[in-house]
Amino acid sequence: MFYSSTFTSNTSTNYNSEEFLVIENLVKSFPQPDGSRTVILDGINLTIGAEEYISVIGHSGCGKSTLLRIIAGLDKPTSGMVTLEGKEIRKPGAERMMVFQSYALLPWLTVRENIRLAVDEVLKKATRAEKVSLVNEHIAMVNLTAAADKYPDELSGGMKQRVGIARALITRPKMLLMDEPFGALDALTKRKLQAQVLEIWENHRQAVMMITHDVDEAIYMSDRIILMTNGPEAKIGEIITVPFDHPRDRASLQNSQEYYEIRKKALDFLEHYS
Ligand SMILES: Nc1ncnc2c1ncn2[C@@H]1O[C@H](COP(=O)(O)OP(=O)(O)OP(=O)(O)O)[C@@H](O)[C@H]1O
Repeated sequence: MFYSSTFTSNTSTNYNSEEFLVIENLVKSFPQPDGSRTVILDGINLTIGAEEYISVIGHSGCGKSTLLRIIAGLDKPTSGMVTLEGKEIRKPGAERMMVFQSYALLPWLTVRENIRLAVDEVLKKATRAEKVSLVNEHIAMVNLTAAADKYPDELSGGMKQRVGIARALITRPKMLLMDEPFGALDALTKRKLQAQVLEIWENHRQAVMMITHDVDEAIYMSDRIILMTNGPEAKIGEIITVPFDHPRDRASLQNSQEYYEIRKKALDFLEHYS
């Protein structure tokens, strides 16, 4: 397989796969116009496994996107550290890919070209034929074959988000960072895309951190739900382990008593901090 020969990691294997990503005593403050600093994240400690799907929930402004940006290497902690496979994250890297709520597609490129761009940037050693076949495979994976030669402004929101997801997945990142990936979609499209992303993840396991405001989405998709306290000085208030095996079926989950207990726990937490 193409990936195994050209895209293997050269990072240290001297770490435990349950400690794939380690966030230690992370503090992030931002300067204010009056010269003072506001502490946004105040001592975050979290360890994520190499195949774990994590959701982060918390009220608006508590610092979820800031945390994701630091893991992506787009911002730096004020103190504390984030390591991936034992190495400190200092800048963006191809092993961590972001999916944004706002799609972030290049409007002058077609679906196929937007996805191909990621391949050209990351998989430099692949041949032309390998690249074409990978792009086609990923376009099919997110059901966009019929729209492959369309431009972003000819696509619906759900289709644009599928392009963003295919573009993030195609380089087989070790970690997928998703900032409210389904937030802008209508309810039906959202459900379809959640199921599609979950199925892809179930088949190609990797570490995922997904920010969401939707408790049902978090329970359906993730292994653990990180509940943040309100900002400023936000911390991890509670971590809920979701005990359901994968692959998951939404209807049968929602028929279980456990589902409603988890849901209540998360909603009670959010209400307490509202
Ligand atoms: N570059 C920056 N400079 C100053 N303050 C910032 C900066 N980036 C974020 N903040 C502040 O940090 C806080 C956390 O922002 P962040 O976007 O991480 O929150 P969030 O939990 O993702 O919010 P939402 O759910 O509304 O997207 C906010 O008060 C925001 O104004």
